[in-house]
Formats: sequence, C-alpha cells, structure tokens
Amino acid sequence: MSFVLVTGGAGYIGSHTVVELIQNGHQVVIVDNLSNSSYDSISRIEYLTRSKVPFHKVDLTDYSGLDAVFDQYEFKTVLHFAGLKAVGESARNPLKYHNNNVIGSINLLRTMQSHGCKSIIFSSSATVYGDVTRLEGQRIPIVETCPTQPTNPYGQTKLAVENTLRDVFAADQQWRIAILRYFNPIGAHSSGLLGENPHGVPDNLLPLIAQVASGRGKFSVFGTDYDSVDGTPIRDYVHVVDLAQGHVAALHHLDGLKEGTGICREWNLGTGTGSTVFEVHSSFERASNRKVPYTVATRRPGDVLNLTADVSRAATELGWRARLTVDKACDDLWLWTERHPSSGYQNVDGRVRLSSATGAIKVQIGAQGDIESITIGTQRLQGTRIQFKNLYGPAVRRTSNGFAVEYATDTTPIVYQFEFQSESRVCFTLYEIGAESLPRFEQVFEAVSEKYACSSSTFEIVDEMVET
Ligand SMILES: O=c1ccn([C@@H]2O[C@H](COP(=O)(O)OP(=O)(O)O[C@H]3O[C@H](CO)[C@H](O)[C@H](O)[C@H]3O)[C@@H](O)[C@H]2O)c(=O)[nH]1
Repeated sequence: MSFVLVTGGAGYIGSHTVVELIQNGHQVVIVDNLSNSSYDSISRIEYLTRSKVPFHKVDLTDYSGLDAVFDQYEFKTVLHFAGLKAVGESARNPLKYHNNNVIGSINLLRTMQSHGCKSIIFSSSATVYGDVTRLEGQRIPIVETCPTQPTNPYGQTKLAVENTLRDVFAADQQWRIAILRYFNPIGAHSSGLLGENPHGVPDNLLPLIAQVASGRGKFSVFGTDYDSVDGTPIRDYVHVVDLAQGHVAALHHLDGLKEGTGICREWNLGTGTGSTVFEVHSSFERASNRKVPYTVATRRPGDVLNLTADVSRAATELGWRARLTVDKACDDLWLWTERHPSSGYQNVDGRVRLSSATGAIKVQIGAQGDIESITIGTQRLQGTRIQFKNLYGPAVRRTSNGFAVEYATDTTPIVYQFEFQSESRVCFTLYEIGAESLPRFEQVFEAVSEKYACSSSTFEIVDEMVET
C-alpha cells in the first residue's frame, strides 16, 4: 500500500489538509514534533474522517528518527508543512529558524532520496516575494515569476528551501516538486473541531481579532495612512479549507504526470482578491456579533500596502480556485473560538499514561496510542460496551486539576474529564469534544450513568498518574 507522508500534519494548515487528503481517498501518515501543535488535532482528524491515522512524533532535524519512519512505509509523496513560522521571532532568533526549517527540510530530502521517494509538495509563502513595491511597473496581483526578495529570516528560510528544491530537480529531473506559495491563510474547519492553536499573543490579524472579541488582549491597527480605500493595507486572505484543497489539487497534478516525467514548479495559493484590515475587522464583527475595539497605531515595520495573488496559474494548471469567502472564514473562526475559549487545544504536554495498579480508574493505552480500556471502579469499559472497535485518536492530556481523555467513536466525539477533588476522589464528566465550556454536565452525566450503570459522579482513585 502506498502512503502520503504529511510533515507538520498536526498543525494548522497540515491538519486541515490531512482531512481533505483522506476524504479524497489517500492513506496518510503524520510526522510532527508537536512543538507548536497538539495531539488533540489528530484525534479530531480521526473523528472527522472516521479513520485511523498513523502518527510519529519525530523532529525533522532527527535524521535517524525520520529514516526509521521511511523504513516502515512506502511513501509515494511527501507534503511538507513542518516548520516555524513567526516572522518576529525569526528576526530575533534566525539560527533557530534556519536550523529547523532549512536543516529539517534537507534531512527530509536526503531521507526521501535514500528511500527512492521523489515527489514533494512544499509549503512556501508569499513572503518570498518581499516588498513588491520595490519593483518597477504593475506587480499586483503578484505572478509566480515575480522576483523574490524576502525581508525577514522566516522568508529567507522558505526561499532557501525553494532554492534547494530547484537544485535537486536540476540534478535529477525525475523529481516531482510542487512549491505552493500561500498568501494569508485564515479561518477554521466548519465543524469547529480544527483550527489554529496560537501560543501566547497571536502574530496574525485574525487570530488576534478573535482573541480580542473573546475579551482578551488588545488590537492595534498598524497604520491607516496607506493608499487604499480606507487607509489600511490589503492582503489576500484565503480560507484554510480552500488552501487544504489546493494541496489535494497539487497532489493530483503530480500523480497525473506522464510516467517518467518530472516537474519543479511554483503556484500561488490565494483568492486573487484583496481585503483591507478594516474590511476583515468588520466581517469578524458581523460573524461574532460583537464589537471588537481597536486603537490606531503607526505602521508596522516591514508591512507593505498590497499583497494579492494572481491565481491564474493554479486555476489553469491545477484546476483549483478558492471558493470560500472572508465572511465564511470569520464564521468558522468564531465557531472555533467559542468552542475553545482558552485559545485552541488545551493539552499542555502531550500524552499522559496511567500506571496499571489495581486502582479505581485505569486507562490502558496501546502501542499505537489507542485506549485499550478504561476501568472505573470495578467496571472495565472495553470492546462493544464503548465500541472500541471504532475508537479514533485517543489523546490524554493534563487539565488544571486532573486529566482528560479525548477520543471519538463512530457517532460521537467525546472528552472524559477526570477532576481530582482530593487525593483520593475524582469527579468524572463526559463532554463532546469542543463543547467543554457548555454547561451540559447534568444531561450528559445522566446518559453516562445509564449506559455504564455508574451511580455517582465521584469515584475512588488509587492509581498514580505517571507522565511518559
Ligand atoms: O495586530 C495586528 C496584526 C496585523 N495587522 C495588519 O493586518 C494585516 C495582516 O497581517 P498579518 O500579520 O496577519 O499577516 P502578514 O500579511 O503580515 O503576513 C502573513 O502573510 C504573509 C504572506 O502574505 C506571510 O506568509 C507571513 O508569514 C504571514 O505572517 C497587515 O496589514 C497588518 O498590518 C494589524 O493591523 N494589527
């Protein structure tokens, strides 16, 4: 069986793409170091697609770890999302960015080469074009042949990988290489289960506006003296699900090439239409039905008036066009934000394993990360009782005063939450994934009581929790 490898598949764009790939019949394996993403996104991908997705926690700078993954599967193509992406941080810590993004990509290419896999789709960025106003003549919308000149280390790492890919192709024209230059990805999955998971204060416009709409942080508009309809800069905001589908289109393009034919080509992924900061802000206020206060600040260094894509190459050659609007992206982002009020996925440090003592609560996790059983009191929940044969993507994570087990059956995405009320007592609650903030405890708990004949919300706990 032939697989598609997705590096960074637990991240924002990667996770949405994995869903689209699986829905288009591809067998996906994910590698991710979870440095800026969450295992929870994988459990949700599995729920949304009703399929198991093999996951390997590997950092691309770990050559032997990566090599071991390639030993296990036969990959026909790699979709390479893994990388660091904060522009400001890249300026403060360029070595971190070059090491992670460039060395990581080179390791990946070396591993691919040694295993005979010569097909890759690379996540590049419109940031490689830099400030197009430096160039003479009409450069907006931006075509792929526009000269590149990134203005920050993050952009330099993207261009360095692009250049490496072009060199690899020049040396061996059997390679099939798609370089996708994203404009401004926004929004979330319409289910409310996948979205962006920013750590700390978000750098980008929409995650920041969403945070301010939910009552945290402050929003400054960086400059209202640009030459646009309302004085704010113009960007090409593209819905993350459209972007994900652009990857499927690129994969089909590579797969559809004649036997023995290689390619190395760049495609812009945007909508072809620009929006100003104030237009996006108004759209989000409509979607959330909230006022999002702002102050006007001076221009942000490095910002330019207009970055809008010419999307005709992707339309003609890949048969792909963005279909979703900024309004739709704002609706989806607001659903995601409301369901995840503390900003994205909640897990702190990946998986937690419980010891296998004779205690009242025991969670057994199998080699693939599956939950093999949950024992509550004398009841062992397994097999048909909780439909383990259709159990997807369990993730166990710490919460502020206990832990939660998140998984999905064929019909329901579920979170079991265990809250320690004292050293020996734990309160057990069942929620639907993404609905933890909703006051459904009583209702949901009654269902649990009935189904599993539990008579109380409080259970004795003897097991120790041991982190792995
Ligand atoms: O607090 C903020 C944040 C942003 N903006 C404005 O919102 C627009 C979008 O800013 P983002 O930071 O969201 O995105 P950028 O266009 O600066 O950059 C993004 O898109 C680029 C490609 O277009 C690169 O991919 C880059 O990595 C990515 O962060 C800009 O006009 C910016 O001035 C504000 O007014 N206030």
